[in-house]
Amino acid sequence: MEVYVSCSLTGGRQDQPLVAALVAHLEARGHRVLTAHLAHPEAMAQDAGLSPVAVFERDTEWLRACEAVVAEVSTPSHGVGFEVAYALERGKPVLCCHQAEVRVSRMLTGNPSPLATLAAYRDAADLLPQVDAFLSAR
Ligand SMILES: O=c1[nH]c(=O)n([C@H]2C[C@H](O)[C@@H](COP(=O)(O)O)O2)cc1CO
Repeated sequence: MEVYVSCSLTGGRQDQPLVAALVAHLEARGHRVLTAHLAHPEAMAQDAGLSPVAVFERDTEWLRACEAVVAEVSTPSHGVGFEVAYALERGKPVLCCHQAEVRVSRMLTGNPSPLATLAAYRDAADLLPQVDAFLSAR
């Protein structure tokens, strides 16, 4: 599947090791991750040469092209919240993953859309089977 992985950049990159494990896992299972660059610790620096409009146009094109979104939502992020809403409005299934102990916005936990799924996890070993189950159900 073509998968759009979404994660916080501007507000903090503490989830980057988990995102790297997620992207590696998805690619090993034969999925194409459109946002694979987000796995890199220097993802923001890599995009620094692009204008804000270019980032917006590239990412919204990928969101329209993808078959599913896997969003890491433990760290609050304007961009991730926007991407989740943009994808849901276009009929894409979205999995919002968060560390079990963090508090997540009620604008995500309260979303009644049948396309929106939440996954609480302890670590990558706990999360990855949940991601596999989410994608296989599509
Ligand atoms: O340079 C960037 N490149 C980029 O692709 N994004 C996208 C991908 C991420 O899923 C999301 C992160 O948004 P934010 O920077 O507000 O945390 O936005 C965000 C930025 C910086 O805002």
